[in-house]
Amino acid sequence: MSNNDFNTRLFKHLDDHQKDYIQRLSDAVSIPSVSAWPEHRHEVVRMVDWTKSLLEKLGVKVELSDVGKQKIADGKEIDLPNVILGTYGNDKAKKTVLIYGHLDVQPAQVSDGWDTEPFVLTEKNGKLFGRGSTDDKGPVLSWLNVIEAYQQLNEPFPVNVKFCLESMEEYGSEGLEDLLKSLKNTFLSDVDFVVISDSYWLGKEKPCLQYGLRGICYFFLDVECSTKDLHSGCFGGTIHEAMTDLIALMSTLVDDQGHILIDGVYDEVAPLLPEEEQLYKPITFDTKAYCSEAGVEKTIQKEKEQILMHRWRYPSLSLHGIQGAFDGVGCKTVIPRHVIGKFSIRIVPNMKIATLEKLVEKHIQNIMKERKSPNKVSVKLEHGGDYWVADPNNPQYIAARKATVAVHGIEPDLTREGGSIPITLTFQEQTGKNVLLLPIGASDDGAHSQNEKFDIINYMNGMKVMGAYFQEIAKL
Ligand SMILES: C[C@H](N)C(=O)N[C@@H](Cc1c[nH]cn1)C(=O)O
Ligand SMILES: [Zn+2]
Ligand SMILES: [Zn+2]
Repeated sequence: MSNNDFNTRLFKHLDDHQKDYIQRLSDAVSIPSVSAWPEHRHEVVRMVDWTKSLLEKLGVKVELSDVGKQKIADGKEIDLPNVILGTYGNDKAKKTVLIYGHLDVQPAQVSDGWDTEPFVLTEKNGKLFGRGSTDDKGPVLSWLNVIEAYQQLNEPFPVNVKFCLESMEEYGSEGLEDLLKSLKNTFLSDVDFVVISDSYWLGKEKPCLQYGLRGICYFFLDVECSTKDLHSGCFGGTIHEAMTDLIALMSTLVDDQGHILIDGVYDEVAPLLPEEEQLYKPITFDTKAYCSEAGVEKTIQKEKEQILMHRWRYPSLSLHGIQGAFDGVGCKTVIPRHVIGKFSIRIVPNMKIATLEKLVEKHIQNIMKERKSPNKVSVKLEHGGDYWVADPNNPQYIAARKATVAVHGIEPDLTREGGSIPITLTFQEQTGKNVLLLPIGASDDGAHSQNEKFDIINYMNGMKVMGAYFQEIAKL
């Protein structure tokens, strides 16, 4: 049977089973596998076990890898969730594709401003709302649904598949790098290609393939002023407050143009070459839609090319929050004794995590020297993940382009991603093979945000592209 004939059967089969795929995603979303909430670790473990059962039902040989402990607040330690290593097929005549994805999600609560329960998948106007629907439970399940569809059609699977599914991605992929290094000569040794579906298109209509990611360095800035919280009427105006120092420090990190104010941060950033500049011109990107997806009036940069460069190839610094500060409703006249500011820096070629860590430390020390405060201040890199850039002319990208054309009828844009998948570079280094980012979600999916969603059409077409991709890989 030709590829085209099989595609027609596969696509129809997938369409006929849409309801089952939505139900499966609903089951996955109902498990609140938030990696950033230590008290929810049992839910993350439940998600790992649920996925293991599903993989085993599909005939995937599964091993759970213990990746050690995680240090949490106050010196306590908890188990990191096991990493799922799966093997499906072992035919030496076939190519082996390693699929990476993650089963953990960002925190979510109705009180954050969700219109629906975040852990109840809710269908509205062709969209499936729920935490993890697009990041990354929907894409991970898409791969599994495709394997199931081949089986139900009695079609031999065209490639061998290996799975690496972790559950700490949203917390910097703790434990995974060491595991992958230890698997270099075993589990990873026969991998031909690595593929990851854990990112988003640049718009709502046009598919893309991505060949770059920014890295991330996440910092905790700790300020302590007293042995207990204090009455601001009794002590305000007489002591050096922790919040005052912290707000002052945090306001020295980045200016209103998004420019990072830490000395030396831009020194290692790769210069923009004329060839690279040309790459941005043909990319389809609607700056108005970008603003409306973010719910903002305007962006800092005006031109499409500039916006994309600041998303993909320049670093950025974001302030995320303050632990220990009063954030409830109403008024509380307290001076908090201990606060921790959270900020992250997205890093790009050729920045080094170790250099950045030193620059941040020096910056904080310098600012504190200027202040006449006796408070205890420290800054710590909570987690760091490298940037990654690949060769988009690799045969794997050509295969994915053909698969995209078979489903969408258009060539995908070749783009980069502003977010981070901290382990990507490690896959490239430990396998020595090409890594492809194959996003299937739309730009307005709202990953990490309130009302995260996954469009049914993207779910369905994403599976079709994945199904066709396996056939194209088999031809290489
Ligand atoms: C792009 C990917 N789906 C994602 O959301 N990655 C996270 C990874 C991360 C690292 N530290 C915390 N989260 C991201 O880019 O924020
Ligand atoms: Zn995410
Ligand atoms: Zn993700």
